[in-house]
Amino acid sequence: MSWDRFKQHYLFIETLDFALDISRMDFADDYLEVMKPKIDQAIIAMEELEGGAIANPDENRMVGHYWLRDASLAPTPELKKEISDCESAIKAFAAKIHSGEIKGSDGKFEHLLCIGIGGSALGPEFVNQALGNPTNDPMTIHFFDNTDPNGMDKVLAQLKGKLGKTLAVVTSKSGGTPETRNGMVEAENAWTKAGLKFGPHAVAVTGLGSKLDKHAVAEGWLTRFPMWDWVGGRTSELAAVGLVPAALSGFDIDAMLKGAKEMDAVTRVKDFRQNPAALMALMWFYATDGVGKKDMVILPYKDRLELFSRYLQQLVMESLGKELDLDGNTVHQGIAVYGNKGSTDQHAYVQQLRDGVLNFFATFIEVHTDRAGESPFVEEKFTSGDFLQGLLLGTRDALYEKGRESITISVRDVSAHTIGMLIALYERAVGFYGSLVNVNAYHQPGVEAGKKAAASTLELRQQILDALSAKPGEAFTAEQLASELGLVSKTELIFKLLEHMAANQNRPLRKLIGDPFYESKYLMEQ
Ligand SMILES: O=P(O)(O)OC[C@H]1O[C@H](O)[C@H](O)[C@@H](O)[C@@H]1O
Repeated sequence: MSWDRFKQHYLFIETLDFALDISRMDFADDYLEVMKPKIDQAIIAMEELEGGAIANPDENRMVGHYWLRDASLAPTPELKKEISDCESAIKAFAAKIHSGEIKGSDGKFEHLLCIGIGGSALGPEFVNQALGNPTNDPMTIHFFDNTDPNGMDKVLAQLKGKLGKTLAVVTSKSGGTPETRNGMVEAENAWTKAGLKFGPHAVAVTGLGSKLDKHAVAEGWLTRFPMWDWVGGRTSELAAVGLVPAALSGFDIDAMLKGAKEMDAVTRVKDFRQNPAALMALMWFYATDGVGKKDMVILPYKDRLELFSRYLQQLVMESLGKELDLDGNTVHQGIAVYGNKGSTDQHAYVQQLRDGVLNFFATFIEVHTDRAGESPFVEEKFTSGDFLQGLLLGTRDALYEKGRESITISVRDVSAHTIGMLIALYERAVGFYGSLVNVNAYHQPGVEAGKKAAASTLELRQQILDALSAKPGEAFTAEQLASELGLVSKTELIFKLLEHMAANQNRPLRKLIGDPFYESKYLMEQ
């Protein structure tokens, strides 16, 4: 890679102390010019989206996450007011929690239990990892982000004896996601077991009038914050979903919003060569041939950014992973995203990146400031941070030598401002890429299939229980039970459900081990 190419393809944005380097992507000299009409079109589509167009046609919704950091852009005065009122309410609420004006049964709130999943968890988890300072923050944060009983037990064990000083934030845009509802019910049980009322320790972030919203009202929760239908779950970090936990954790939400607003301004620029989000989308298109041929490996060389790739997995894959394009053609689009952090990953899978199957392009994220204050020398003249940068630069070169391309993003630090910038950058790059490949980046029809199938297994579980309970003491193999229920095509599912029920203590269901395994029998104790 020549210095000339670097100079040509290094975009430095002084106001943000931000740089995007695409020089290690080996696109042909005329690539950008050839793509100009397409990316210009994507920039126009984004302008329409920001103006309030129905950019999510299947769900007939506007897509307004950009208004969250600049309410003046919202298309109606009512929306502008709702956005700024919500922000003020979050700040006022956090101030009252921090001052102790609102407190739990045992005093000032010291812990935060965030209950949510997907877009209602990944942003807060990422931001907490990036900005949290457990010894200084006004509240210690914990998460229920699944319906795994043991996972919840682990968190509850940390909160033992502290629930009277714990504030639960239950977040669900739809207000009906089963994992989140289960987490809430388990939390309610835990508070009740501790002899405490849950309501005075709980807050909801949800759509107005949702099941969760109604439940929070009925149970006298402390307050509710709105989630609007024009904010998608995966772009909700700068809505109440992310701002409530961030403000409660003592993070500077104004700086986060400002960082996003400033990145929005520079990614709104019409000249795509000066627009980092447009250039990123073009690089993704180049790397993957516009059909997802290569995976996106995210390598931030900073521990605090470790969860960024997990956050981006949802943002990128749920937005772009689509069966149909906007004209109804079958396209099976998407880009797979993975990564953790450098240099740690270098000791795990970078071997394959350098020498193995060439099915990826990397994005290095470089953070200039090593730490607050001075660093000791770990060798005569070098700090740990010098090593970390050396490893980034060395790995990048080692990959490039073998024809493995990469993008490099450089930021000054990991601050609330930078986090806002990074979120806004990727949100817009995903939007542009969605336009380039002509998919609706704002819906997620595929997620429903798994949810429906999961719900139907609960019905089947009930049918099994009813059948076994009707004949207590009588033992059945999965095959026998399936034919008894007239559901032979579901024998495997019935087997799996029986195995799970027999392994858990809630029901008097016993397994008599058979050989081969499918001769095992199950019975309800008399
Ligand atoms: O916030 P909720 O409505 O509970 O949704 C949580 C998550 O659930 C779904 O599976 C969607 O695919 C995600 O986009 C969403 O973030």
